[in-house]
Amino acid sequence: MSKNKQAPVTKNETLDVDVTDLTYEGMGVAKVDGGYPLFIEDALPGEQVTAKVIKVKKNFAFAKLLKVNQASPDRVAIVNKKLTQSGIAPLQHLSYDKQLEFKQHQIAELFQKAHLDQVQVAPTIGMEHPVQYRNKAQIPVRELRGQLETGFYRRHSHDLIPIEDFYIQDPAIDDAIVKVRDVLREFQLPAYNETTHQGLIRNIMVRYGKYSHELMVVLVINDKHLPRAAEITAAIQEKLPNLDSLIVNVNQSTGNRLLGEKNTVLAGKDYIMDQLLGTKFLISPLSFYQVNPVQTEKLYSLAIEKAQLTKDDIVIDAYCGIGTISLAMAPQVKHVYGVDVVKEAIQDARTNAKLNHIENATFVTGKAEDQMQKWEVEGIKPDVIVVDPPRKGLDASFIESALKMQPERLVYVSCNPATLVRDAQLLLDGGYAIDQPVQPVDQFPQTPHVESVTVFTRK
Ligand SMILES: C[S@@+](CC[C@H](N)C(=O)[O-])C[C@H]1O[C@@H](n2cnc3c(N)ncnc32)[C@H](O)[C@@H]1O
Repeated sequence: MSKNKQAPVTKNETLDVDVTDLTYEGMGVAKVDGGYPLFIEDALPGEQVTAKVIKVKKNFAFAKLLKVNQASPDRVAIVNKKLTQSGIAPLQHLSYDKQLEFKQHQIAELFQKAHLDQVQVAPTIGMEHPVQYRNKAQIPVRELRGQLETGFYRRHSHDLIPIEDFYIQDPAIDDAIVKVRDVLREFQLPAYNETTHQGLIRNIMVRYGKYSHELMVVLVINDKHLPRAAEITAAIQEKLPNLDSLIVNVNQSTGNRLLGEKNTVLAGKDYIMDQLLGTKFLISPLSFYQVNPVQTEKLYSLAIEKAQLTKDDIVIDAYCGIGTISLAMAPQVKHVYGVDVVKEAIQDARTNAKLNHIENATFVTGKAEDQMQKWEVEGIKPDVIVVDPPRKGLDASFIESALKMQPERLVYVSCNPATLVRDAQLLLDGGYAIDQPVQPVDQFPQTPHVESVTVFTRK
């Protein structure tokens, strides 16, 4: 790197470089001037490329791929460049086998960097058909060239790229979005404008039950009411005769929040049904539900197997959502306690317990870290704790309570290896061991996202 600490590249400069690495976001990395990293979208390790510098920072720069001069043997033909530009499928140019390897190595590398080299990581469990897997879409609606458009934002921006085939979503969802978009155009409803906070339609959310084939459409609007609601409902129903739930969600916030709190049903039910591992689930618009049902069944089966449950076990399922893991475990144990911060998710979890005739599950609304302290004070002694937190991982106070409760096993389902490794350090220091390899399961093919299951055993 140059001694005066100035960036060794300038904006708009064109360079021929060797790509040596891939970032966690799936960008190629080339080192310039002895170490200064250049991040290049769509470039792969082992490639020689020509790239144009587009953004320069003191310690790194971003460059645009102009030409691949020597391609990696792992490069495959892309489906549509918009899918890379939008971040919908930023790994579409990497063969699926290598995507799976990349995810395994990502976790292993993070454990190594944390000096936890003893932790093994198993090969990633992939999908047979790693496309069209998502059961949910949240699609921004904006005005482009005078008409209402649906698509996805260009990465690191809020510029909408019109897209009809989203490649990783169930085709039934893509079809619903186009049909709803056409109705919104027909009624000349104004798209939301983030800058002026004017306009009406912000997003379209669609959920589709893989097994039930039930379809939910949520129109997210920047007003208290949808004008001409009855006519719009009839028009959408005509185009989508199999629609089970049509909902208006009011979101008048000025920020990036995708959904508001208030839902009004325009037609059908205020939920859809689906199932996982034979257990039925009712899913409300505001509740979390895993987006890749095929891989979720593999993930949950693994979590259950690794928990080594017995009939006398007490289980805590923290971050339980609508109770998917809790209810899959309940038939094998004495009692399951679930906690989630979203009130609607806990209501769904209670309904789901009834629907599946499960009586040994208790669900509580609250922050997992607070509820753990309450359960600890109440004297609940779990044999197994399952955690499936959001990307930010576990709160330190959660780990403290978990350690005090001394479960035999803690099964950690993680969607972010960085926070998994951070939390693992505390659990290992607290008297737990990772005796079996961390198991990655590919929940998000064509993207760099990594999901995994790790078992911590009391020493
Ligand atoms: C990755 S999801 C897992 C949900 C569920 N286990 C499943 O597989 O469907 C994470 C869940 O954590 C919940 N959550 C986020 N922060 C939380 C907190 N501090 N305490 C409890 N739940 C929280 C979210 O509402 C969401 O349902």
